[in-house]
Amino acid sequence: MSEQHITWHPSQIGREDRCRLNKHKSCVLWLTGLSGSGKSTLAYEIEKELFNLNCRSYVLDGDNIRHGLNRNLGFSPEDRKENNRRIAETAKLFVDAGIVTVTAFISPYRADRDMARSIFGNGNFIEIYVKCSLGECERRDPKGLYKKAKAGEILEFTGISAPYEPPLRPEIIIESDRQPVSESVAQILDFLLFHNYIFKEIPDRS
Ligand SMILES: Nc1ncnc2c1ncn2[C@@H]1O[C@H](COP(=O)(O)OS(=O)(=O)O)[C@@H](OP(=O)(O)O)[C@H]1O
Ligand SMILES: Nc1ncnc2c1ncn2[C@@H]1O[C@H](COP(=O)(O)OP(=O)(O)O)[C@@H](O)[C@H]1O
Repeated sequence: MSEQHITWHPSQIGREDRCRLNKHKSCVLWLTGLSGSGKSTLAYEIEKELFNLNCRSYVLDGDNIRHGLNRNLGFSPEDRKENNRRIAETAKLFVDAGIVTVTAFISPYRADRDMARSIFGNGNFIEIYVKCSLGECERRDPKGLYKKAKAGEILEFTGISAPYEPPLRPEIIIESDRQPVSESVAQILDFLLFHNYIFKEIPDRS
């Protein structure tokens, strides 16, 4: 698709202006990991904790986005790439709007995650590897998908019949088969506090 007749319209309000108003910075927390590793569980816990700290946050979750924006995509490598690209572009809009954006997608391919990273400026993309052994994910099997995949009822299932490429240099590693949810959430919030994305004393706006 040619972009030669399309013009970018700049806003008079920049991301920095919105972050000043919010009294915290925006960024994307890009959770990646196997199905059942705990991405959704952690994403919604982080969102809740950030809300309680008076920070603006929002979760983009794989299952939910595939019900709407990406309903036309399947699980071939090409479709996963396009899925991850659209999510990254969507998250970029949220980050530009000043929101701490939490994405929860398997995003199994390193190249696709690197592509997502390249869409954001330096320091705005925080890759979080939700590390969990395949055995533990299969044991949890919260949606019964591993059982179906092993029975051949779901094709190209990550970890069973499709690959997962672990991150090489993620900003954060969560070992969800070794640490409780509360510890993982605290680890992520500590990272945001330490790097001055958020602050403990943000005033209540209500
Ligand atoms: N073939 C196959 N492989 C992996 N996952 C599958 C598949 N088919 C359906 N599902 C369900 O879809 C969820 C993964 O969607 P994502 O958008 O996160 O995947 S990806 O980033 O495009 O790889 C995934 O959600 P999570 O379990 O939350 O990870 C599954 O519920
Ligand atoms: N330490 C833990 N961290 C995250 N999830 C855990 C942990 N222990 C057990 N679980 C459970 O594992 C399941 C993970 O499912 P989910 O969050 O949907 O994963 P994903 O989004 O990666 O597919 C949930 O039922 C959650 O309660």
